[in-house]
Amino acid sequence: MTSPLRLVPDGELAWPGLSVFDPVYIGVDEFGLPTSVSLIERNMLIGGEPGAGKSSLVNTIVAHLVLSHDCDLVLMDPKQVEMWQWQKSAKVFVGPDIVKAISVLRRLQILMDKLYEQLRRWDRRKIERGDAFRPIALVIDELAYFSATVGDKKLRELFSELLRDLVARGRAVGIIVIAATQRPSSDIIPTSLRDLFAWRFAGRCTTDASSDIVLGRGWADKGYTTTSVDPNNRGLGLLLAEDGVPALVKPAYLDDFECARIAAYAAMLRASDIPVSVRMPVAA
Ligand SMILES: Nc1ncnc2c1ncn2[C@@H]1O[C@H](COP(=O)(O)OP(=O)(O)OP(=O)(O)O)[C@@H](O)[C@H]1O
Repeated sequence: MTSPLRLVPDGELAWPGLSVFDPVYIGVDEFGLPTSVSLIERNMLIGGEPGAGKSSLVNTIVAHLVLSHDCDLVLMDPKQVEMWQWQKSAKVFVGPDIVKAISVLRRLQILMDKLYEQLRRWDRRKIERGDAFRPIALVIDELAYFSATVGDKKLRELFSELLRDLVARGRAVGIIVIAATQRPSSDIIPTSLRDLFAWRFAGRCTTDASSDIVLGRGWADKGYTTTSVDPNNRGLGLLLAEDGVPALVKPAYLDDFECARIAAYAAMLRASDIPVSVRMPVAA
C-alpha cells in the first residue's frame, strides 16, 4: 500500500518504532535540553488558565501514544475539537456526554479488575512490555466539564468517583490517565485526587494558589509558581516529573496540520495489519 503522506521513503506503511513504554517527548527545558516523561505506571495532571497551552500539550502526548503500536486510546473531549483528529485511532471517543463518559469509566473499571485477576493468575504485580494486553491511555481534555459542570450532582460525583478509582488503581495494569483542566481549583482537583497524579504540568495560572493546586501545596512559597509565566509565551509551564522539582518547560507544539498528518498516518497503521516488526528506518 502506498502512503499518501510520504512519511516513509519507500512509500510503504511502517510503524515508527514508538512504544507507550518509552519516554514521551514533552519539549525543552530552560537550558534547551530535551525533556521527556515516562507515562507507563504514571498519571499526568495538566492545569492552567484558558489559553495556557494545555490542549496543545495533550496533543503532543497523544501524538506519541497514537503512533505507539502497543497502546489503546480512550479520549474524552467535551469541546470535541481538541482531540477530534485522533478519534479514528481511538477505541472510544466521548464528547459532551456525561452519561457516556460514566459508562466508559465503568467499562474501564471492570476491565481493570479483570486485568488484576489475570496478573494474579500469572503471579505478577504489574504489566510489562510485550504482554498480551495493551496499556490504555485515558485522556480527558477538560476534566471540570464532567466533574463540576454538566449533569446533576449525583452524575458528577459518580464520574469523579470512578475516575479516582482508575487513577488510584489503574497504573499497574497499564491504565494511564492524562487529565487537563482550565479550572485548577480545589473543588475540581481536591488534594486527594491531585496527589494520585505522579506527574503534573502547570501552565500559566492567575494565582499562586491555582499553581499550587496543580503542582502541590508549598511549591509557590519555594518560588515555583506559574503566575510569573509571560502570557505571550504560550505553552510555557512548570513540569513536576522524574526530578521531583518543578522544571520550566516549553512543550513542543504540533499545529492542526501536523496533528492531522500524524492522525491520518496513525489511523492507517491501526486499520492495517502491518506487523510491528516493520518500522520506519531510523535517520542516520
Ligand atoms: N507549546 C506551545 N508553543 C507555541 N504555541 C503554543 C504552545 N501551546 C499553545 N500554543 C498556542 O496557544 C494557543 C492556545 O493553546 P491551547 O488551546 O493548547 O490552550 P488551552 O490551555 O488548552 O486553552 P483552553 O483552556 O481554552 O482550552 C494555541 O492555539 C497555540 O497557538
